[in-house]
Amino acid sequence: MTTTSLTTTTPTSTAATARGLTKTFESTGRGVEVPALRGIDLDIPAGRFTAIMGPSGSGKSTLMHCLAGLDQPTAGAVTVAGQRLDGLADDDLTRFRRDHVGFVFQSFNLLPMLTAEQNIWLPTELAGARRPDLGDRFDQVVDTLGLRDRLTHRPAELSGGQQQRVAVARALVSRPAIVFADEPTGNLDSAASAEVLAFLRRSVRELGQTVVMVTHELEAAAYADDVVILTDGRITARLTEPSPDALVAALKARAA
Ligand SMILES: Nc1ncnc2c1ncn2[C@@H]1O[C@H](COP(=O)(O)OP(=O)(O)OP(=O)(O)O)[C@@H](O)[C@H]1O
Repeated sequence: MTTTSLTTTTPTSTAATARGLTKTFESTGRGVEVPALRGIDLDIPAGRFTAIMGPSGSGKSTLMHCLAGLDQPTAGAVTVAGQRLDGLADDDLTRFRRDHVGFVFQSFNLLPMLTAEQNIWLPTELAGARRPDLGDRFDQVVDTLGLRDRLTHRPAELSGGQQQRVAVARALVSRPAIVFADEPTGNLDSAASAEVLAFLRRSVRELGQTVVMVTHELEAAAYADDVVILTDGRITARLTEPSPDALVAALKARAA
């Protein structure tokens, strides 16, 4: 099977869109419906760093899971890299995620017996042979993330921030159309958080990557180009390169 990878993006193109995205959960046993997303329309610009913020329970994770094809919406449509996800069978969706989407989780999810380099290559190798063009990409990603002298270390020999940088490199190496990061600094101290966020931003600036990050933290959102604020399953603000004051004001406004 041939795989296509999206390499070139312009700031004006769109990596993912949601239209009328609605997700309602059935609360177990009680027949009560929990509306998690209530008609979200959203464009994720390519080549930019987007943060999704909002209070606990506002629908951030649900939105990310629907955008990433990890969960099915109740209604509405998601398009990623030009592909409508709602028409895809499970196998096709799995392949699509593998080829076009990268993930970074709060808990790093590295395999302890593998070196940093082996961890970075693992998803690509599981997906098939190393693609010949990925050698250069690997070097570029490793250098952008400052991991060159850590490649032979196992996760236990790395700091939390370094482990998360390995996880970011693993997400980036196959040139995904979009990388979803779910609270990527949730398990890091503030110095390591700043380091990982700066490298995520570099991956956007220098490698043209598109990154969407769910976060609770104002400090983390300050690294993003665009910030989307969710309240009760709706988008209540969308800010471009907000100042810290503008961000705080928008978060307060949604609470009023
Ligand atoms: N599997 C599920 N079954 C039932 N309700 C769910 C399920 N997953 C999420 N919900 C509900 O949907 C709403 C949105 O949840 P979601 O996890 O998306 O919010 P969040 O903003 O990511 O929260 P947090 O910041 O606490 O992680 C909440 O009311 C939550 O209780």
